Amino acid sequence: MSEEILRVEGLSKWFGGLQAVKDVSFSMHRGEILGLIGPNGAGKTTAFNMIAGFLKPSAGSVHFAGRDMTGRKPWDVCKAGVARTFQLSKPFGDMTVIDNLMVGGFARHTDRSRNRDRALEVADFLGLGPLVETEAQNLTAFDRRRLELARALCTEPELLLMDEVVAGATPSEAEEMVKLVRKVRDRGVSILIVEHVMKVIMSLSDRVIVFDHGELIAEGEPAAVVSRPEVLKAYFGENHDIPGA
Ligand SMILES: Nc1ncnc2c1ncn2[C@@H]1O[C@H](COP(=O)(O)OP(=O)(O)OP(=O)(O)O)[C@@H](O)[C@H]1O
Repeated sequence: MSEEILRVEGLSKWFGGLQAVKDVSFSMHRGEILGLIGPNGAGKTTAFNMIAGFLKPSAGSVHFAGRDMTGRKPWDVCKAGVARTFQLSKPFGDMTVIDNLMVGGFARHTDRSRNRDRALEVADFLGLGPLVETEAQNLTAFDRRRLELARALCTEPELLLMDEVVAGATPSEAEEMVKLVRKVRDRGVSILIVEHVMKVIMSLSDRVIVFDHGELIAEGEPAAVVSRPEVLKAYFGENHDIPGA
């Protein structure tokens, strides 16, 4: 059995009277791609933000590589080796790709030449090599996504939290992004991915967990999980009638 990289136990979040995440527990092992799915408002982003340190849990714990990171700030979580991507990439538009990437590196190390080398290597790795001197504001939407992923990799993460990587992408861009995510995993980075596009989740994930109304309702191998009655009910309602099913 491979080593555990993430353990979430009894994680809960209240927003006033609304419990967005309810006593959720799961774990990930090193090198795994875990898909987190569920209908709108299921609590995926809230759980994600608690793991990344952007929201303080109301209850429960988050352990990363054996260290208790519960309620720690995003920069501490990042220093511990957890990076995240945002659905909406917001690079420093008037800075070049390489400078944007070096900002990512400085989150972890202050050594400028090490950060530059790392940034160049990551840019090459993700197909941004020819664009390193381009201002970020002149990149295509897809290259901005690459930049978002590259920026996260420059912090040298062991665990990468990815939020909706293909939202708004064309089918061929989505395919390209799936390949890039696999390449990142093949470098040894574990990946927790929140994604609405089922095709992407099904082809990328080793395992999926399903949230509904803040609860974890199913967990397992992708094809088996998405055909479970409780998962179909969460997505399509009680009297679901799926064409072709
Ligand atoms: N800061 C907040 N204050 C109050 N309620 C919130 C806050 N953030 C989220 N919620 C509520 O918590 C619930 C879970 O939201 P969350 O965004 O985590 O769901 P989600 O599964 O990520 O949804 P989506 O797929 O639409 O992004 C929703 O009812 C949402 O309205």
